[in-house]
Amino acid sequence: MPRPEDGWLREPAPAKINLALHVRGKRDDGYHELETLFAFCTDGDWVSAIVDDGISITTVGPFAAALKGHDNIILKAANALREASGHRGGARLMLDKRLPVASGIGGGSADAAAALRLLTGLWGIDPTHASEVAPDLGADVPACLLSMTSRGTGSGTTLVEEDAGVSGDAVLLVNPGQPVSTAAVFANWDGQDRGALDGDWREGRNDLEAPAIAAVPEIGEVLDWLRNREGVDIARMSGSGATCFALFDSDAARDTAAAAVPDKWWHLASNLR
Ligand SMILES: C[C@](O)(CO)[C@H](O)COP(=O)(O)OP(=O)(O)OC[C@H]1O[C@@H](n2ccc(N)nc2=O)[C@H](O)[C@@H]1O
Ligand SMILES: Nc1ncnc2c1ncn2[C@@H]1O[C@H](COP(=O)(O)OP(=O)(O)OP(=O)(O)O)[C@@H](O)[C@H]1O
Repeated sequence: MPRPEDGWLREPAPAKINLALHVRGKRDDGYHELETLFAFCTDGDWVSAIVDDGISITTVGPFAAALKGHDNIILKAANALREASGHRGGARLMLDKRLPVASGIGGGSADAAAALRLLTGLWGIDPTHASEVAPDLGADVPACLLSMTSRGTGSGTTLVEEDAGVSGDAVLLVNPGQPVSTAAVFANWDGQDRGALDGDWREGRNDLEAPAIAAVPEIGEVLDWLRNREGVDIARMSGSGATCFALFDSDAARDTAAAAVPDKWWHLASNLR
């Protein structure tokens, strides 16, 4: 494993959840207008880097195999940052992939954002370059760059920090183990604008729940299971799924629920930042 004494820097890539996600309409460019409240967990992937001549990546961890044969978004992020900043050096990167891939908790976006923060420090470049390249890497990347509770509008890339009153809350993430394509879920949204995200976010919705459940019915089972746990405040799907989250009234209630998650489902017991 990379060690600081050997010159490696290490950066967390916190899991993202959408406390609420309202889809307001489809734009001419194919993207959708959203209103969402982003929150972040205290756990996620980890990205490490050390100065090198070129740019390269090695992936380890429980979900490393799921990325085999795919271009890692971290390389795209590193190349975009080098190009935007005019920096000439490179980096050897390492990703510890702990979050399931294509699961609605922004894994790839969080990794790209962590790489941008890490390389900004490693290369000693102006941090504005990271903000400049983030939106083109993915709609969730600017929010992940911030990794603070925030309201997203537009395609999700216009951000304002907001205290949602959930910092420190106990959270349990549960995923039924089927990857979900974000583009496919948006494509199956029914086109009905169900209204703005204002007032208490708990009264809001995730408008992508219905199209995601249509593709992966087991998401409905995960939500029912979470809602029936002791001490649950709210349970909802995150992003385009299939991961669902529940907030609990105590860490102990979350831990009891976590211990009972069926083996066939992935889970992560965490807290909100
Ligand atoms: C569902 C969310 O995770 C909620 O935070 C995001 O909106 C999606 O973020 P992301 O995975 O970073 O999305 P991108 O990689 O930019 O886009 C993947 C695909 O999702 C669809 N997409 C994404 C964002 C958006 N506002 N409208 C869309 O229609 C587009 O078909 C796009 O091709
Ligand atoms: N480092 C990475 N981690 C995860 N996926 C990656 C990575 N690099 C490239 N990808 C590709 O990106 C796709 C989307 O994966 P990701 O985990 O970001 O989706 P997601 O969790 O649904 O994100 P979001 O919540 O932002 O929609 C995957 O199909 C995967 O092949």
